[in-house]
Amino acid sequence: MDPRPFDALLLVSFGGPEKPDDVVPFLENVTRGRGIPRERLVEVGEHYFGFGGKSPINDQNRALIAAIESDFAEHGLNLPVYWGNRNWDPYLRETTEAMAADGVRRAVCFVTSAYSSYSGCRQYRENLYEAELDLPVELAKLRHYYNHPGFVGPFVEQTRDALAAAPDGTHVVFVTHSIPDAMNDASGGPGAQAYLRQHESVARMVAGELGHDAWSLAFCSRSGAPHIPWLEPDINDHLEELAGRGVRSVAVVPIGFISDHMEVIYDLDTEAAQTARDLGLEFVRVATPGVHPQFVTLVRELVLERAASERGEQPERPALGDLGPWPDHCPAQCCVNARADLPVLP
Ligand SMILES: CC1=C(CCC(=O)O)c2cc3nc(cc4[nH]c(cc5[nH]c(cc1n2)c(C)c5CCC(=O)O)c(CCC(=O)O)c4C)C(CCC(=O)O)=C3C
Ligand SMILES: [Fe+2]
Repeated sequence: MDPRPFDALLLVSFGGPEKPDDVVPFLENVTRGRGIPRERLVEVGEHYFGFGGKSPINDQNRALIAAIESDFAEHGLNLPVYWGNRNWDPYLRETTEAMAADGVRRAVCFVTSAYSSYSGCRQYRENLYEAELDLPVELAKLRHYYNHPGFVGPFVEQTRDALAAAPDGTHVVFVTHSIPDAMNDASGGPGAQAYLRQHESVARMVAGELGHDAWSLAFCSRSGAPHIPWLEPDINDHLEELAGRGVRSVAVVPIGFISDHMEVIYDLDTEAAQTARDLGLEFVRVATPGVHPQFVTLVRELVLERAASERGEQPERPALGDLGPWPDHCPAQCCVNARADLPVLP
């Protein structure tokens, strides 16, 4: 259990409002310079107000940190855990300042986003670059883990359980966050479409592991201007199409999310579930990894893998499916958006 050269783990996440007064300033933080139509912001604000003005994401991160701390303690891994967000308190920069004051010099970063995209990867690398600027703390971002056994395993287990309780002929719909087509094209490098390929790979792995042939991939949470193409089909349109084909029951597997974010509890559990009811479809939503022991173990394994790698050793790099392990450092043009000139953490 040698974490050297690291002396801390930093959990990096999106952040979310804690109370009604936080909702609008939070949305302003998220959408600063991102060209989201006002109507969409009002609509998304309503989703948060509908849940008491509180996002579930912060409590989920607190629970994950508590589980990681117990797991580290149980395994004799002596590494303090810090937490910083892109869009809400505790803000990343305030956390790295506190880390510097505590004497932390080299921290490994676990980002709560498993796949490659500007939103889930490069934007965090921009944030991490700013977070360490002019501080004596060096940050290292862990590789993407969408194909790590500790991420795929919980989905396999929970989908198996859901199908065991569901009627014969249940169709499995894997779901992730929609992103603009252009963002998908750029993910992993120009034209690489890593975001889509990675999700297809995970969906194939889970379905293959269960020997379940009736499955598809759909998308939720589209925003942006209507004339800009985003990944489709939308989950609601897709449910309608499935019902039209005679499907009577669906199991929705949110492979794009590590925990039950607002996108899951609103866009899937509220909106898509209602669509399914309207269509007479039986609907079950499969759990996200959350604090599943396999997922908590993944964090420890990735930390130790990267530490070994930084020490010049050749650690094993577990990766399921056919895409192989993502490298410790993204390729140069990985996930660029319109602002390719912004500096990023290597
Ligand atoms: C790929 C992806 C992930 C997964 C990777 C990751 O986990 O990071 C993710 C996560 C999240 N997104 C979240 C919330 C929001 N995302 C928005 C907007 C957008 N997301 C996008 C993509 C993604 N988003 C995109 C392309 C936009 C359009 C604007 C832009 O190009 O940047 C908006 C603005 C309103 C709207 O447009 O919907 C909100 C409020 C929350 C918090 C949820 C909670 O509170 O539980 C989380 C975890
Ligand atoms: Fe988002």
